[in-house]
Amino acid sequence: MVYEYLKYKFDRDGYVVINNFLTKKEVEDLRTAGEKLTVNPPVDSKTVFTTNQTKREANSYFMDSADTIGFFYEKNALDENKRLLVDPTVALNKVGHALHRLHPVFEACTYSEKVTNICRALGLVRPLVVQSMYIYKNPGIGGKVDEHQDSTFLFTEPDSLVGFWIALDDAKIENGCLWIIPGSHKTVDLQKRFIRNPNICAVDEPMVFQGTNSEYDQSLYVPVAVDKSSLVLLHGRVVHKSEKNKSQFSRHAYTFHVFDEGVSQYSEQNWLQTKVGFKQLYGQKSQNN
Ligand SMILES: O=C(O)CCC(=O)C(=O)O
Ligand SMILES: [Fe+2]
Repeated sequence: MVYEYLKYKFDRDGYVVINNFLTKKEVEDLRTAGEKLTVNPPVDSKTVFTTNQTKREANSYFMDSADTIGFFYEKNALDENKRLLVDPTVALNKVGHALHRLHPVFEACTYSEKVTNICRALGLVRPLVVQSMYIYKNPGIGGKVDEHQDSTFLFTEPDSLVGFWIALDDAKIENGCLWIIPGSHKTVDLQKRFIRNPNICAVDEPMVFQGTNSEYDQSLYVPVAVDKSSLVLLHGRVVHKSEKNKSQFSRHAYTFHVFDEGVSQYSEQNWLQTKVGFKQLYGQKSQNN
């Protein structure tokens, strides 16, 4: 794809698909690394991924995962005693959020020339990577992702968030591909923020949603069915979701988010805060930062 066209489409639709972004070997390396992560995850990791979760232990595990590799299970994968109800290879919902810093295979992909070229094509001045996730959405058990805007979780002022979503399997309607409302980054303001609770006494609720739940016209969604190795770029405000994987085919993906520190600031209120700093893809640190 011609890179000027890429920026044009991204600005117009709030997302853009780049087919064949990775080579077959690069996809295989990422997928193999993702599969290896399912072998013997640490025992303290048995927390089910849900952003409504209030349990203290799970909350701190989730918050700490900004700087670690955390393991999050599917809702139906564990019983109340945290015993696995399914095969470990299909039990995880996702792994995150510092794969790009702590795992060589994901680091190589994230800090690659291919990614740098995309950031330059989008005109990013000083892109920093804030988080990364391996998303499994395994057959039969992979849950749905409710509709949302990514800037809800990773707010910058002004909004400069870009999501990189790389398909490691063919992602089709049957196995829970992304659904996006084209142009919604322009027509919908940021509806909600997911932040650290300003009330620090609320120890059982260290993270809270601020804002309203919006009703979106469901007929505006388009399925973004892509082949494996495709990259989907997502604007921080574009509304998207994915359905449960009811098929027998897995739908693995590697995803990470960048923002442009050259033109914006990462909010200190965001749930995700790093203790070690975000690593840039390129660019000079400006005097103001
Ligand atoms: O993989 C999915 O189903 C959703 C991922 C997502 O929302 C994201 O990467 O921003
Ligand atoms: Fe998202």
